[in-house]
Amino acid sequence: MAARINTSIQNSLWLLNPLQNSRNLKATHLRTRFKFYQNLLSAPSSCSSSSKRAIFCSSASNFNSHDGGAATGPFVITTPLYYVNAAPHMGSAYTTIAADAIARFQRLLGKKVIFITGTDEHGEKIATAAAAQGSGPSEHCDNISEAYKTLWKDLDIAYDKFIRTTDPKHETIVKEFYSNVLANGDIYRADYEGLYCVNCEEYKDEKELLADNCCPIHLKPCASRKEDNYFFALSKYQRLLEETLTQNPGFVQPAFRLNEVQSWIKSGLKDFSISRASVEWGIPVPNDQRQTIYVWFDALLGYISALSENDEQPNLQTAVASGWPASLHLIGKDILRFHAVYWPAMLMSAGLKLPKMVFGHGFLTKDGMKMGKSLGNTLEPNELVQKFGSDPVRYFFLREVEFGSDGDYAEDRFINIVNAHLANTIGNLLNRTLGLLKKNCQSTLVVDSSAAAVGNAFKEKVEELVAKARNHYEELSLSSACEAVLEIGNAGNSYMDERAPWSLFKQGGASSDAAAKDLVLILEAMRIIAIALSPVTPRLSWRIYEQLGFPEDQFAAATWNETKWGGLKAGQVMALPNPVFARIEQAIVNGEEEAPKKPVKSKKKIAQKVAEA
Ligand SMILES: Nc1ncnc2c1ncn2[C@@H]1O[C@H](COP(=O)(O)OP(=O)(O)OP(=O)(O)O)[C@@H](O)[C@H]1O
Repeated sequence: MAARINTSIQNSLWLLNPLQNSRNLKATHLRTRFKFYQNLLSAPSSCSSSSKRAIFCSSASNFNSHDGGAATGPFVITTPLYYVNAAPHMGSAYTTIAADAIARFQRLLGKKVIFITGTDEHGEKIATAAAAQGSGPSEHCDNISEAYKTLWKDLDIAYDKFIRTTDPKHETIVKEFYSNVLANGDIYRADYEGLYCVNCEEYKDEKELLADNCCPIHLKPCASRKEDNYFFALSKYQRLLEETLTQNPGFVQPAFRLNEVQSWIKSGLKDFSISRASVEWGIPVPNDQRQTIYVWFDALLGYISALSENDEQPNLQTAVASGWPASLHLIGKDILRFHAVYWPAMLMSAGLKLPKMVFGHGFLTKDGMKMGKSLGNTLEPNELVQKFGSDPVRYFFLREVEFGSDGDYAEDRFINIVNAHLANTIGNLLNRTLGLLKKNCQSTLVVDSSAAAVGNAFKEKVEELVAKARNHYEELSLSSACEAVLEIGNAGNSYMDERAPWSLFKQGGASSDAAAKDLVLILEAMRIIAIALSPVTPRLSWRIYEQLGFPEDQFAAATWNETKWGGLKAGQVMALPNPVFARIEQAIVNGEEEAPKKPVKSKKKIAQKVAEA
């Protein structure tokens, strides 16, 4: 059954908006409108002014200008607003961890960052899920939304705004936006008949369904539905969207997803229904209390309503002025169409700027299927964090799954990677260096790290790798960024093994002096690793910094500038060696042994030990 709009009801369009019939725009009108959008969506000042047709800058460098954000406004990054039909799972955590790492990196660059996350709380699926639990939708949303906040705390997610779509300020902004789109002649009323996937909250094209009209994502049959709804005139924006993507190919990332988006648009955009007559749990359509606003039309606006401050009278204009457009929407590829097609068209209709980039990452899979709440094949992030701690979880998924591609989880692999990289390459190197320093130099640096590095190729290697890491972070290649930082650890281990300072110390005299310098070089590399890996492993990074004798406020205030060689000074006293990262032992994982106590001693104890030494 093909989705069908009863165009005879088009007449109602004139009732809603007598100024124009929005569905029959002439090409000349479109051209005029395109010019209008070009002015509206003026390029930020960091873009080349020679490119008159640019609506926005389009590559990752788009939001990586080096002006501290002054010229381009804050760096606004968003995760999807997660649907509260069930508790969060590792898939939801994956996007949020990635967003947090990117946000932390941008903060290190000195930018003002607004990191937005939240929950999408309206719609049929939520009402059904609440009823199944025997609770009302409101109570259900409170509980699940709280579960998200708790998980983000446990995973050290430092978000700035958490928006719930049941927040009254959000409702006000959605209604205002709806009214603007209506006033622009892009909303009309019609009958709709089609196949609906409740789990996607979306009418599906018959072509994209599996046998028995099953949704390819949720593997559940779509239901045939007929409704009298309000429609958004998406088809009107076909050409504008095509031109926008041609001129700004970096708008959709990774690059290979652009083709997918372009082919959806090319295959012909259909107007979509933006209200539901049968769903009570939603924001009422302005001037028609019998219908509620379609959950996607509502939820996408959360990226803007999140920006409005709590103490003000919420309105679209002030929310937009607080940071719109977003620099980066980070999403899973399942909701790319909503973000790269529907959302830009909605924004164009309302006369608002487009986000600078939409990045659709791959899926965490289980047996080749997308892990998801509806399928129930999820991995529990709470359990992983409890067993292993937040840094290993953050590191593993960002390091192991190439950002943009799909990835599977296996516990063996998790343990091997985390042990090899964080415990051995990084933790062990720090520990044995501090051990040698304690034994031979009373835990005190004999020389500045800049002086120790004169004429030494090791420093150049570290500088080269840290520059690489920065580029990878900027390009959102998070796995490669981790790899580059880990390479510094590998280089440090090789240097240590080549130089064998333990035997140089035994030789005494000049050899012993050289060995003391070698330790400074390695510790300086460790300091750089700590900063460069802090977007991914903030706790581990702080423990390293602490072992290097720095106070917490200095770590908290560190910027990417601190990855420059030369931070360690002669006379600085290091803490006593104490593993910063405990190896994960299989026996502990299996519950056969008691887990080791936390590896870090209190600062007071460390200071005491240093004094004793
Ligand atoms: N398996 C997954 N891998 C990676 N990201 C995921 C995964 N599942 C969910 N996400 C993240 O959550 C977003 C979808 O949020 P949603 O709340 O709809 O979760 P869901 O588990 O996919 O729900 P459902 O199974 O009901 O469709 C994705 O766009 C992505 O950002």
